[in-house]
Amino acid sequence: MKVIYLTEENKNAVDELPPLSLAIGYFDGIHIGHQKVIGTAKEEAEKRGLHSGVMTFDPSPKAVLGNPEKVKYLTLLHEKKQRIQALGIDYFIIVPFTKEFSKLSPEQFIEQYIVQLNVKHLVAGFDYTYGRYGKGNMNTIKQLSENRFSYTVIEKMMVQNEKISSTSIRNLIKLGNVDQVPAMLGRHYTISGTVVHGEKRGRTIGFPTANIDVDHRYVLPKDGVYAVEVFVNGQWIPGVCNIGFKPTFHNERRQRMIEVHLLNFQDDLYGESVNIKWYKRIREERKFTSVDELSKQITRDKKQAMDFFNSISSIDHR
Ligand SMILES: Cc1cc2nc3c(=O)[nH]c(=O)nc-3n(C[C@H](O)[C@H](O)[C@H](O)COP(=O)(O)O)c2cc1C
Ligand SMILES: Nc1ncnc2c1ncn2[C@@H]1O[C@H](COP(=O)(O)OP(=O)(O)OP(=O)(O)O)[C@@H](O)[C@H]1O
Repeated sequence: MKVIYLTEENKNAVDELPPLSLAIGYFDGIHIGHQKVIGTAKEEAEKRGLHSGVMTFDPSPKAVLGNPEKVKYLTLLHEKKQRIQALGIDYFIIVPFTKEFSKLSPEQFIEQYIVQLNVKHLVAGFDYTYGRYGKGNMNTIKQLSENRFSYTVIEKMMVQNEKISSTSIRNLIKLGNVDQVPAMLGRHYTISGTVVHGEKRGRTIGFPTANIDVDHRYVLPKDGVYAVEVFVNGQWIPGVCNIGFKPTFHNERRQRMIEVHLLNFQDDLYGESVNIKWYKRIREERKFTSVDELSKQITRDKKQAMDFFNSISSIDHR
């Protein structure tokens, strides 16, 4: 897959782009709805003898037009790229999203970013909007295309009467309902991070934990205890995870930590890059009156996680 970061400088130099069937959108998460939009662009490319492409924006329009600190993501740009590549797309075009860019009229956007980039077929969802104030939509595309390109509008994909959307998936995660995510995302929510040194208390209370530092831009599950899997040394290992502030040990909220106690695993993991896959919420994080009470509870958490993993006969590792 060819990746093109479309800066102002190189924009005019991309006239070597072949005729494209292009899917367009922000595509955070590459959920089931996004997969339909991107898959259709690929199918249309094959039918029409075109190359397939996906156009996205970076940073996110919400971060540029709103408060960037408040915007959280399901996938960072490099993960989005990997997932789009895995869908067999030929060209991944990243348009830098700036305040200036957001002021283009729908006509200017179509002219400069669709027609001039040699797009011959455009694919977007029923609710896709473009141009200043999002004034351009898929109803006005016919008139703006002036027969210079054809297009497909993907109808609304729903799960249990709700539109599949990145926002809904982020909300499920924030509520801790990580087990409901696969119905919309098409896989369990997974984030990547690095194992860092903790306060070294874990081993003294009988449960060594890997403290995992993750990018602050990820949306994180609500504080609490979860059944997770961690990808380490080429395999997925089941574990039980606490995300939160460890109120049993700290009075003030210092820093939110993600800690995983891996089931049946002893190796030293410091410095390792790992992925965490969120399966199921077990309970809220609590302040215990003694370390002994906490240890007893972690023993029960561990049992619950083990039972959970034993109950799912074949774990789907997508
Ligand atoms: C499965 C699990 C559940 C946990 N639940 C809580 C909890 O409810 N409250 C709490 O204060 N700490 C909880 N912890 C965090 C422990 O306090 C923590 O692992 C221990 O203090 C070690 O921290 P360290 O690795 O930073 O030294 C939990 C840890 C694990 C692995
Ligand atoms: N459920 C869906 N059904 C059909 N098309 C969709 C669906 N969700 C997104 N799309 C389309 O996929 C492309 C990318 O959309 P976008 O990134 O805005 O997704 P979204 O999930 O709706 O995001 P958000 O929740 O942030 O609004 C757009 O063309 C959009 O119309």
